[in-house]
Amino acid sequence: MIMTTDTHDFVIELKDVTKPLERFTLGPLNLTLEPGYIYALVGPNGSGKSTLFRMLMNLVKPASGEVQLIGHSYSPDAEPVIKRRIGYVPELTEWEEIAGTIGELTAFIRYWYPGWNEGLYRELLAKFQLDEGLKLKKLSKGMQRKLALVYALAQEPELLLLDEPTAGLDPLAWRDCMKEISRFMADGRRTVVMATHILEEVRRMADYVMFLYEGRLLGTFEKDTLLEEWKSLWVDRAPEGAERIPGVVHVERGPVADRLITRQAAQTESALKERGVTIRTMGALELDEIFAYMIGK
Ligand SMILES: Nc1ncnc2c1ncn2[C@@H]1O[C@H](COP(=O)(O)OP(=O)(O)OP(=O)(O)O)[C@@H](O)[C@H]1O
Repeated sequence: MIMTTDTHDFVIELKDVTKPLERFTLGPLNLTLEPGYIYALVGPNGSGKSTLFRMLMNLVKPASGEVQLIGHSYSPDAEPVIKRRIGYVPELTEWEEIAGTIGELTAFIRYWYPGWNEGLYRELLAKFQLDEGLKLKKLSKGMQRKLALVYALAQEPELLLLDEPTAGLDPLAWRDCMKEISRFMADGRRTVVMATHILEEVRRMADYVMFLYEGRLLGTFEKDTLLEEWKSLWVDRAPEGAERIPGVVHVERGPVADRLITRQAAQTESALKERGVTIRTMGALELDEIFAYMIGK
């Protein structure tokens, strides 16, 4: 029998997980995510984000390796236990294929989730201006996104897997969505993993950023540390061999001034000082720039 009151150190644990895809192999992925944080999964189109989510939901089987969620590997016994504790917003809901109304779909979903919070469901439905009488076939893309999030939240899961949850939402709905994800996190023990292309979302919400590039995870980075450590430095003239100064990942020499990109601002700063180089200005990098330098583009 599978207990639901177990304790586990990691909400998600992947060991050497691989899955051959069309253009590359996803993995080997090694990942341990502690509960209590928001993790943003960032990567270009086709880098494997949705496939990773689908693997976490056991909708795609890994070719090798081990996937554990909330302390369990998928087995026929464990699957319903795991699934009842995860809220999943897939990239595509495809509800336009289903005849029926929101209310009818809700009746089906509610049945599967013992933790279903009817009060929260009704509150969120009203907040997102969705009505139970609406026909699923008639829902816009944005309405489908909102409804998927309502369902995921009303299940009161401990882990939310959100695959581009706000793609196509209008600014007001986007703001409500951010608020609801923050509210979900309020008790401090829940976890969100969120794939997104919206950097503002990462900046506002994420505790950690995971970069995925052509199936490889470049790491799980604390967002604040990442933004503090990666800097752009302008100097009058970069010294010879500036490329080898601790932290420096890129040097651009210009006619008037040179620009250094560092992943360890403090170390680079003191190394430049030692060489008698004055830093004119130091600026932050955006997450997309950091990602581009990480992959060498
Ligand atoms: N089950 C599968 N078997 C083989 N290849 C697959 C499978 N599912 C997806 N792929 C391929 O894997 C690659 C990654 O797709 P995926 O949808 O995971 O990327 P993504 O990072 O979510 O992209 P986007 O940002 O565009 O949503 C694509 O080339 C896709 O065609």
